[in-house]
Amino acid sequence: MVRTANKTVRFGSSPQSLERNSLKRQKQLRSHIGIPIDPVEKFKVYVELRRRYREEFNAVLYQQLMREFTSVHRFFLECLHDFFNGHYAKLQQAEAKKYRYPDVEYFDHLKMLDLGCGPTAYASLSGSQFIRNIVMADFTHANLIELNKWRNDMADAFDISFLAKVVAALENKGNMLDGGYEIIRRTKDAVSKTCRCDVTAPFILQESQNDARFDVVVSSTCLEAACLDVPTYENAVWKIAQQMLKPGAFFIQCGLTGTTGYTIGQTTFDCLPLSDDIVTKAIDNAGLKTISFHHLRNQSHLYGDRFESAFVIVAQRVLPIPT
Ligand SMILES: C[S@@+](CC[C@H](N)C(=O)[O-])C[C@H]1O[C@@H](n2cnc3c(N)ncnc32)[C@H](O)[C@@H]1O
Repeated sequence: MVRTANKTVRFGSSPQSLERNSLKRQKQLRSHIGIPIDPVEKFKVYVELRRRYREEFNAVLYQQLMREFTSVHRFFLECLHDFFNGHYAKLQQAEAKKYRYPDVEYFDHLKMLDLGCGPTAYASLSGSQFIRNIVMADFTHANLIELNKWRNDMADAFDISFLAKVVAALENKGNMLDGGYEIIRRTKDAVSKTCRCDVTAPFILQESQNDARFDVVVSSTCLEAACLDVPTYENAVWKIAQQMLKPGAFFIQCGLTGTTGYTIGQTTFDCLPLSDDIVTKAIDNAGLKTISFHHLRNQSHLYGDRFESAFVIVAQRVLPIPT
């Protein structure tokens, strides 16, 4: 139990009390946005949040939830496709030329991280067109188990062909179904490992991965779920820049603004309600340069008031990271 100036927050164990306390915690944290939170209270909030992800995040039900957000995922996939086939392809082809490398071999050197990937590799479907070494990282073991089922072609693995078809259309594959399966195969071949990460820990990637640096780090709807207050969110973006981006590398965040949480089955997970200002300030503070920032405004007839907009921001490490 934690006592604050005028409230008592109990980290209860019954689902009902967890739900009630989750709402209380969310209100408390929202009222703290921008102002430092009492360190003891903040510590307990994050211990509880991580426990909930470990014990209550249902990887199988989450995959079903993904089907409800098709237009959001379509938007994320379009932005990722445009980035990789536009800005990124041109830049890498120019680099390959500079070093007199054939494009195909040059692309073999590139490495991508899908940070907080959840139980699917959907955010890597486009990147796998260019990047053949992809690390998938998530906080929960349950998600990594689902991913490994998928990598090993197991019969009960989640089928992401409904999302791969979107990418097949963007890549002008003649037959969407076959094209989708080809893209899934390409992505499975590119995934070199799955590992644990924690964006709230001092080092985001575990153990031997600590010194790993990437050409692209992509993260989809993870940071607003893992960081419930602005200073923690800013710190996570700074650590991504500092620990994981090679000079010249890109950070792509796909996210939602104005969302307070999401529900899987009977369980609601709190989120930090991001805004454009919060996102761009975190990017600036991390010493990254914004390359593009795209939005899909929520049409309330589709998603009610669950979020304000979906966004994809692409930022590049061009300057030394501030210490
Ligand atoms: C809303 S899901 C997004 C999953 C996936 N990226 C997607 O777009 O569908 C949030 C993800 O953040 C992960 N997560 C929660 N806390 C985390 C933490 N401290 N560090 C890294 N990932 C975390 C969860 O395990 C979950 O997979």
